[in-house]
Amino acid sequence: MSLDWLPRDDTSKNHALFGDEHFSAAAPGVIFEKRPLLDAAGQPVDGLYSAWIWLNNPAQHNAYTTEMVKGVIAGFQRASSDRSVVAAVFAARGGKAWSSGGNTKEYAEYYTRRPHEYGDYIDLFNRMVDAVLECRKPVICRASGMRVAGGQEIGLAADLTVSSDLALYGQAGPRHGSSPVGGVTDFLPWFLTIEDAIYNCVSCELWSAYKMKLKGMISKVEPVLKKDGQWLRNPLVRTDAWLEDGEIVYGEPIAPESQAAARDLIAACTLDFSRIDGEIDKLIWNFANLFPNCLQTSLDSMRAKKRYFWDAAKHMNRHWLQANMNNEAWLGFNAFNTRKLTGRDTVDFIKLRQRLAEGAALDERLMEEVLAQPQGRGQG
Ligand SMILES: CC(C)(COP(=O)(O)OP(=O)(O)OC[C@H]1O[C@@H](n2cnc3c(N)ncnc32)[C@H](O)[C@@H]1OP(=O)(O)O)[C@@H](O)C(=O)NCCC(=O)NCCSC(=O)C1=CCCCC1=O
Repeated sequence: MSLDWLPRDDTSKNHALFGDEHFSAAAPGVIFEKRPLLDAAGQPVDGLYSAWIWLNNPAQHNAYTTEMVKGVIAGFQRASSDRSVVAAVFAARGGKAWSSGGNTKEYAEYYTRRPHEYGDYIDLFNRMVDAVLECRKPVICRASGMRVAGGQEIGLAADLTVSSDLALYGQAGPRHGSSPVGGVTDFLPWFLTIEDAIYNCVSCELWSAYKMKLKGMISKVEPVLKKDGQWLRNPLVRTDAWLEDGEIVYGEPIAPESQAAARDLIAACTLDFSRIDGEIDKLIWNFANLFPNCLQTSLDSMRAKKRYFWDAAKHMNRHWLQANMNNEAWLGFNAFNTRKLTGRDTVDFIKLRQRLAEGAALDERLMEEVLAQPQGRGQG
């Protein structure tokens, strides 16, 4: 029996929340791009796409400005609601950094001493992390360079990471005046052992892509350097041996005395991201050959574990981050932001601890005592 008599509306609806107002081709900005889905032979498939959300601020290591945060939210919402999109790729322009997180210039010059304003910013930041975790498409982070501080927070929100072998991973907040409670303290213990997670989080050491692959934090590492048409693995990192003198050396930095020559070698190479892009194309083609809802339910069920701690803590952490803009962030981000004037990128931590041990108030006088002065400025 025909059901033609049932009233139906077959016009297509648009579920995107935003237009193009949060995207911009000019840096600093976020670019939204749709690329045709490629089959196993590299041929475009009709009517299906991947959505690429690009951080575009390479001059500042792709640190995100407030406007860029809005662009990321808009990008993932669009990728999520566009029925022709198979997967989303979180990418960044330039080869040095994928992202070094919150914009320290904006933080120092605008948000410190304006905690209420920073609270509003963190509401946006939290939505950015949620936009990745709530995207109804698989999300691949294309880590084309270092993923540090808030960059690591938003990168870890992605489902999978395909990495350049030049990339480094770690935190900067505890050195520069923040705490990585924008996702890292919630996500990292799922990826690493708790011992490694704690050490990587608080030491502010940057670990190589090879080391992070070995520890299970990322899916793929591919070389991006080419010399005379040949691929070259990152010469700053040990990939030639597994063990030396009973220690695992694979993925560790080469000896300090060899680093200058390795940097010169890198400078003589060209960058080619085709291997990481090839791996991303393969992943997306695999996703395309799965039932979309079975795939998404599997992802959302696993994301729920990441979200368990994130959702429990994100609102409370917002209030601590806001209050901290009158506290250590005021000291630390101003120290980093004025490092070219003073020659020093952190406060004098020992002086700070000594003064706090004496019960000093956290006021402008203490700030003056622990912050390096502009070079050439006389004392008193
Ligand atoms: C370790 C670094 C990431 C990289 O060091 P290096 O490779 O030596 O590069 P630099 O010379 O330092 O940087 C190159 C230029 O980029 C500018 N830059 C780098 N990072 C930022 C940034 N985050 N914001 C703005 N500008 C940045 C740098 O000034 C250089 O430009 P210039 O014109 O001066 O040549 C190192 O760069 C570093 O430690 N960066 C700061 C990392 C950081 O502190 N990020 C913020 C942490 S807090 C955060 O992200 C949070 C997010 C939300 C939740 C709460 C929170 O705290």
